[in-house]
Amino acid sequence: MSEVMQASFPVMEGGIGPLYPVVDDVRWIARLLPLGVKTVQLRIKDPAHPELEAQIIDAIRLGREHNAQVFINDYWQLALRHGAYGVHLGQEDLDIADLDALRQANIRLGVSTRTAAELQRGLALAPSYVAIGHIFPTPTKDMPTSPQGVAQLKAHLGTVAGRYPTVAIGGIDLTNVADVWQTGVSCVAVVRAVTAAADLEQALAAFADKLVR
Ligand SMILES: Cc1ncc(COP(=O)(O)OP(=O)(O)O)c(N)n1
Ligand SMILES: Cc1nc(C(=O)O)sc1CCOP(=O)(O)O
Ligand SMILES: [Mg+2]
Repeated sequence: MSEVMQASFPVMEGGIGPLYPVVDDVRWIARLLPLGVKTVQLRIKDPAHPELEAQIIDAIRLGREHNAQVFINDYWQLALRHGAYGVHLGQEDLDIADLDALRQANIRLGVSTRTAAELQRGLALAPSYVAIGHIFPTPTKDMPTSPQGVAQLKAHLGTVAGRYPTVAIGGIDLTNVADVWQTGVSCVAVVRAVTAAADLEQALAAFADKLVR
């Protein structure tokens, strides 16, 4: 199917946010879901990770057990094979993924975007959500582009115009999340703000206090 005549990817029945932890080990998911986190992503960047498939299987199972929305980053074939709730794909991933197979399997799709052109490409896929990043500098991932900042995020949200849930990612923590949230973005995705928190429950509670509308 061409990218100009797309069927939509499924809507996320439970909504998306407001906090979306992105973690590199299923053990984080096992800790986060009992604490009430409803959307989470397993992002293991090493394709040779010895437990890759086992962790994906566990993450999907935990999502089912907790009625949570677990996205698998990058490994769309494993997500398909094991019936994942959702997959998250970046622009380079979209070049190679079998989007029709994902649609047929009713898997939710989240897409990353860094520029206006990438946003248009993402929206044309009628995804389950569209991510916009990176908002602030981050050491978590090497970025080919500069941080977009809150004003640019707001401009991108204008382009989306409420058609799809939106996710802001990159350098977001408790000190700057209020500025991000006031843009009207649907959800905030974080890595370090959760995985490097001294007290996980306290960090989740602090985000919950700030992410109210
Ligand atoms: C919610 C969310 N947004 C963006 C990304 C980045 O995806 P991608 O550009 O494919 O980069 P990698 O995460 O694969 O390194 C994401 N994972 N999640
Ligand atoms: C995985 C990822 N994707 C990004 C994007 O902009 O697409 S930024 C990012 C890492 C975000 O990590 P932290 O919350 O620790 O800054
Ligand atoms: Mg990717």
